[in-house]
Amino acid sequence: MSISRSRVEPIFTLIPKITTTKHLFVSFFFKNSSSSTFPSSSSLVISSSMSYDKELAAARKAASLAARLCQKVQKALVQSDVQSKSDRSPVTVADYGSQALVSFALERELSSEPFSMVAEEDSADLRKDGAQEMLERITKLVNDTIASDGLYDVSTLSTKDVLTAIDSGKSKGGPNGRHWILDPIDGTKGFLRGDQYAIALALLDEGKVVLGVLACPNLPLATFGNDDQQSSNNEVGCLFFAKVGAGTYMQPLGGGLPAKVHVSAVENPEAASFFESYEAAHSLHDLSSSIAKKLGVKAPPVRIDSQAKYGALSRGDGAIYLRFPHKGYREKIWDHAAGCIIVTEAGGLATDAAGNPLDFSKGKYLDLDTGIIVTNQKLMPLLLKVVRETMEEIASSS
Ligand SMILES: Nc1ncnc2c1ncn2[C@@H]1O[C@H](COP(=O)(O)O)[C@@H](O)[C@H]1OP(=O)(O)O
Ligand SMILES: [Mg+2]
Ligand SMILES: [Mg+2]
Ligand SMILES: [Mg+2]
Repeated sequence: MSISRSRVEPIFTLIPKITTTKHLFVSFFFKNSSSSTFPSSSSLVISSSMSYDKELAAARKAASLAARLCQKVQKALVQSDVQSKSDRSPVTVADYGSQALVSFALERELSSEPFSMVAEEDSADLRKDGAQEMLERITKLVNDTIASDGLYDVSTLSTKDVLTAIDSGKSKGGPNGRHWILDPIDGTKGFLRGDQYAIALALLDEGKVVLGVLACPNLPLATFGNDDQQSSNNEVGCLFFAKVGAGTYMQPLGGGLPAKVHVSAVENPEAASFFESYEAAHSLHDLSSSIAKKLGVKAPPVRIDSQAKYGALSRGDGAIYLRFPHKGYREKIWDHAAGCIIVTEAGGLATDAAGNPLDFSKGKYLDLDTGIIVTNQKLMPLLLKVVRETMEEIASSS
């Protein structure tokens, strides 16, 4: 199996570009600077007593609803739809609208359960002077999406209801109890570019991720990058979902039957292809390249935004995902929780650079060694060895 640039480029060309946002993006909004499943034993203890069926159904509904709002906004984004956060990262009406909708749908579907959610956005900037127009736009988007869906018979939400829904994502998470983990738009920069993004939702129970859903509205349904699996299907929009001990499934976001997916079974690194961030500011591309070179990976990296990388990897489109953030950047749980269970339930592994499993029980940050490595079980030992060697070389040369 191999992959080449020409083979993967359709993933980007398939998606209409948004010329207005390109201008926006440049002007204002850059940041500062076939496998079996192996759930962990502790996960098995949880899954033997819990089915999480109701929670998974609610999560799929919530993420699909949020995806509908995001698609609508991405098609017609205007400058006033975007704000810059205190860290100068972009946030759009769709990030807020998606978070409000997920929170609304989960609380509605699971009204008998206590609700706790750790989510990326909060309403502080929307409560400031001058944000009223944006808040009204978000409220309209949320109400229109709920009405068009027809699932919920509710009276129109007020701006206050929307602020409250956004702020129900303020939980701190941790090792006890249940907490939803949400990134309402993962890959906002990709979203603004008209490229890949994901709505990423997971459930943490007693410190373990027990289910995850990834809605990837722009990801092609057909697998890409595999020479032997070309398809004429140009449709986009994938919903990945996984539950502990039950495998990973993908279905068309627009409706259709779910199919079980598996990570690539490739053992020879020369035949593997790897994913990395589109944004060089999010991951050290040079470091990934050195590692890939040492491994003998032949194909150039496939650069896509967001946790769509985890989804693509879970169905075998590529075999390795390397992420080495710049020094000082702290990874958040909402950027990896859903993707991680989607890959592990599809037979893959996700660890930090030292080979430790990712620990989502420490609050909003992931406490990890150097970077994140995702691959299948066969390639992981070699990959960890090469990562370690490369790190040692860098340390001894500096
Ligand atoms: N400086 C950074 N380094 C690494 N990741 C970042 C940085 N800034 C934002 N991110 C987050 O990385 C994720 C996208 O990574 P990528 O697409 O490169 O894999 C997003 O979750 C994005 O946040 P956000 O959810 O706000 O888009
Ligand atoms: Mg963000
Ligand atoms: Mg994110
Ligand atoms: Mg986000």
